[in-house]
Amino acid sequence: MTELALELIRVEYAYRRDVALRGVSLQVRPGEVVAVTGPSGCGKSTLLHCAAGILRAQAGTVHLVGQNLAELPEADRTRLRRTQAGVVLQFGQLVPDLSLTDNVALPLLLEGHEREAARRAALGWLERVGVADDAAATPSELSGGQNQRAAVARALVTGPAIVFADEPTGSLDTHAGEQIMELLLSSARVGGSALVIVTHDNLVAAYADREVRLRDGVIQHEVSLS
Ligand SMILES: Nc1ncnc2c1ncn2[C@@H]1O[C@H](COP(=O)(O)OP(=O)(O)OP(=O)(O)O)[C@@H](O)[C@H]1O
Repeated sequence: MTELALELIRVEYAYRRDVALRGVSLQVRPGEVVAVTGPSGCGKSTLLHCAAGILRAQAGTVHLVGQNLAELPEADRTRLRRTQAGVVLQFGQLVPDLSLTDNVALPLLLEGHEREAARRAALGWLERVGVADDAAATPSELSGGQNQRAAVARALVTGPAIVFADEPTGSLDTHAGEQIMELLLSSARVGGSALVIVTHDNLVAAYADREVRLRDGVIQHEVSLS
């Protein structure tokens, strides 16, 4: 049986008194594109952050490429996240003082890749996402769309098993948003990465193989779209 890219089993999470997830179970197959939708405050971002290991599930289990996050020592968990999970957030979250090349090279450098090789790989990805001409610029010199393109490159440069995107088009106009979605999907497909996208946007959800709709911290229903 092929290993799942992601498996959540009865995951729970609360912020003090605010219960965000009340036992969420979800499986994502390799290469699958899943949209997580639902009203504001239903727990979408919390789900994504628990799945990506940014937040630690308070109950239940998260398996990333077959590995139980809670059972890994901190260093191994960090390494697994860095190599197997790419993350794209609403505003790029690039390092402000670094060029696009260095931003995209960073995950490879942190993994111990040699600097020139990391920069070459980063440039290759910047070309693929259409911002190679801006490789030497820093994020503040560029538009939101250009930054999101670089964020997509940074998420995919390690060849992760899964990419987590939280409202990746939320800060962009419709046209730039569509371009980023096309790019995320095609880039994930090239590398065989699964994709989990949190979105409010029905158009974005329409790109997915499956829609998982949350309500009040539980999965209300799932719809297969492919
Ligand atoms: N840092 C935090 N501190 C306290 N409560 C929080 C925090 N982050 C989220 N919450 C609460 O947890 C619940 C789920 O929030 P979450 O951001 O996961 O939902 P969401 O569906 O992503 O919302 P949105 O679509 O508005 O981004 C909400 O009730 C929210 O108020």
